[in-house]
Amino acid sequence: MTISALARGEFLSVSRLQPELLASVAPFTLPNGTSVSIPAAGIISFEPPVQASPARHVVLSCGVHGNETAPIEICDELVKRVLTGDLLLCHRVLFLFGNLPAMDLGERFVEENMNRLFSGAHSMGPGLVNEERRRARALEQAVSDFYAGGSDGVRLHYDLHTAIRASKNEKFAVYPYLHERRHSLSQLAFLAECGVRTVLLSESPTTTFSYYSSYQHQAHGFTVELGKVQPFGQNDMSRFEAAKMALTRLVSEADFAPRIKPDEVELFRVNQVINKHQEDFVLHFADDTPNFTDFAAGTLLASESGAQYRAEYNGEAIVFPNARVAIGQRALLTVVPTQLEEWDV
Ligand SMILES: O=C(O)CCC(=O)N[C@@H](CCC(=O)O)C(=O)O
Ligand SMILES: [Zn+2]
Repeated sequence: MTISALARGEFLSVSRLQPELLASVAPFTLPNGTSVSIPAAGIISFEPPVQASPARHVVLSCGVHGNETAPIEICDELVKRVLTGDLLLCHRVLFLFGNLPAMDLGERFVEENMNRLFSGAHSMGPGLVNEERRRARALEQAVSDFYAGGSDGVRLHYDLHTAIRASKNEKFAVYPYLHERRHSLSQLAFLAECGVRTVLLSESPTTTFSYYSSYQHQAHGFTVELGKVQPFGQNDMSRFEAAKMALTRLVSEADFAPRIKPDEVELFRVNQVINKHQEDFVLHFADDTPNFTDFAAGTLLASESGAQYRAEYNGEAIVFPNARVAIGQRALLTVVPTQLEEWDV
């Protein structure tokens, strides 16, 4: 039963409805020679019989936040197409459907925001006490095993999300802090091909999934925000067509190499990471203020007992404001325009 459901491409629905059936599925090969491995529910990797050179080792994750449905629908469709033989890969791909229980609830998370639990944060403090912490560890392990199982080549990880608020720049990506590595122009070109022409350059380590792959595995890793959160089935999929097409070409075409000039993408650097320290943390702008709304220097953006947070520059813009996060977590980013001085091709 499991194998016939998989042959029909129903990996995500089996993962969500009968995850126990996947525990016993041994690696198998599709009629077109693609090897398939399912280490756990929601985790599936593919290896084509003939790999293009230079090789790409592509991780596509979605549903790290369970209510961010459009990326889940995109990845579900790609996995279906590979399993049914409709899409022939020429690069290895690992698909990760992050938080399956939160998807069932239609919630961002069940107990804890999984995208604050990577780079080992899952095992800090109280340790592996809930499903999200154990899942973050399993996802890290899946990424490690996938990259370790590949030959030389380029390691990629696009962690696909949608944002809670509307955004002046509908699609944007977070480029994790690179330490001494340089930003990649070809990666900005790929993001632009996905319709993502706004990129935030992070300037400090985080416990997000994309930072984990970027720092631990030297992958080109990104958090990619493709639009606004909607319930399953209510996304206007035409708004995701460019991203779906670019991702499809990335995994199935050897010579897919979008080009861009540095000035064709709008870059911001993160200026302030504002964490919530007190229960009375409040934002000083309306709940429906879109991401990338900018303020004059000195404007009060947020406050809590003992602290006020103000824009430091004219044109400083807000991203991901959320006063309802847990104590200690990020409640707001502010960003200012920037340019790349140096980059890798
Ligand atoms: O819209 C929001 O407030 C959150 C959308 C979201 O889930 N964003 C990611 C960004 C991760 C990063 O900074 O790389 C998150 O908050 O986890
Ligand atoms: Zn998200």
